[in-house]
Amino acid sequence: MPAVPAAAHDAAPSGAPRPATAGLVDQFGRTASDMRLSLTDKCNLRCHYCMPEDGLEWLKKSKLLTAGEIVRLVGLGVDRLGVRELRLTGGEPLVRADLVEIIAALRRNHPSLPISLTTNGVGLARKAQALADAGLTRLNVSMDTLHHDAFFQLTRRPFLDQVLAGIEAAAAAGLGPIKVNAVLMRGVNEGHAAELLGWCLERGYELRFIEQMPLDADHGWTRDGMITAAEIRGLLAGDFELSPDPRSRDGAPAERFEVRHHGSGELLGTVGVIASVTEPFCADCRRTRITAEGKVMSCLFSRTEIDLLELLRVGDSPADDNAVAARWQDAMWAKPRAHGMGHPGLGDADFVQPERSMSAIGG
Ligand SMILES: Nc1nc2c(ncn2[C@@H]2O[C@H](COP(=O)(O)OP(=O)(O)OP(=O)(O)O)[C@@H](O)[C@H]2O)c(=O)[nH]1
Ligand SMILES: C[S@@+](CC[C@H](N)C(=O)[O-])C[C@H]1O[C@@H](n2cnc3c(N)ncnc32)[C@H](O)[C@@H]1O
Ligand code: SF4
Ligand code: SF4
Repeated sequence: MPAVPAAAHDAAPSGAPRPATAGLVDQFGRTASDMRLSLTDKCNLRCHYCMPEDGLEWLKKSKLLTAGEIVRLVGLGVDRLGVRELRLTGGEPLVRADLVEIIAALRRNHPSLPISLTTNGVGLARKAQALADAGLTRLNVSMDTLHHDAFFQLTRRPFLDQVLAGIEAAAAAGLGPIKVNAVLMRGVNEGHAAELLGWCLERGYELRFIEQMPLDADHGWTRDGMITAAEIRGLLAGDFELSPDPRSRDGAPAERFEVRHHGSGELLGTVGVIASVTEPFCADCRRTRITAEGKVMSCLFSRTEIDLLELLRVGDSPADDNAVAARWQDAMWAKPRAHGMGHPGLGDADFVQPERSMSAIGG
């Protein structure tokens, strides 16, 4: 088996041999049990913080993991490597024509595995019931604003009504608890934060604000330009009182807060803040990522990708399963401490943005 190439800037400690344990462990004492699998790099939106206006050069179909390969990798993860939950993402997973069949096959093999989906919601209204029937556990929908003009400015597409209908259909199909993801961009939608939270609270959805990360294909991100978690909490403070959610965070990206009106004891719901840049949560990271073309990325910001697909396509004897599992484990053993580096300084002078954008990695 080839050694895992350790890129210098990925800065995981080198030399220590991987212990012969069963799971996806790394050299900083973390164990990955949350598998994030990208189903496609394609998307029907062009969000500024992710995709360029003209889109990207999409992967050829022959380079994508097939449904059978996805089922095999998830099986390896769950049955041998300690994966306990699965997130399907992309690109936009709903554009994959065999999505319902993939979920149904995964559900047949893993009756109690939590399987969730992160989607932009376009076309979801038509598919929500089929996804639920196939065995999807729950889903998260990305929606940054309730305003048509700002939605168009952010996504370069006029599909807000479709997203709203999709969220409603998902809730009706029992795919809750529904979480709504929002990225705030200065001068576009930061003034809509409190309104969006009120809308979600009224409907029982959990809103999470995500700090913009340097993963846009246009490389337009700047540390000064992004809206920080502290600012986000400030934007909400006029309308709502936030207090820490007493439940354990349990390795989740989102720090949750209980939401009340000022001076009222009544709990309205919770809001999450995903502060990858200013309040990073890498020390308790439990995630392993597989890209749409079957490469392990041990970290969202990793510049090292380890190919599993080439092994999957060599043959399918039990010995190959051993080789695939070992290569996956080797890739995770080399996981950097934080943000693709040895320290959590996104935006620091030595931070090098990955070549690939969020959509191509699998957000
Ligand atoms: N820095 C960093 N950000 C992450 C990571 N995983 C998720 N995120 C961010 O969190 C956002 C929301 O992720 P989702 O796909 O909605 O899911 P989640 O928040 O991980 O999961 P649930 O709360 O369990 O639904 C992603 O788009 C990323 O911006 C991670 O490993 N590192
Ligand atoms: C890459 S998308 C993939 C799934 C689907 N297309 C969607 O938008 O939900 C997953 C999440 O990543 C978030 N995202 C994309 N680019 C980001 C960036 N540069 N910084 C922070 N979050 C980002 C999106 O808002 C979305 O919630
Ligand atoms: S964030 Fe999601 S919806 Fe927006 S361009 Fe990226 S992949 Fe597409
Ligand atoms: S940046 Fe990397 S190490 Fe940090 S939480 Fe995300 S995937 Fe984990």
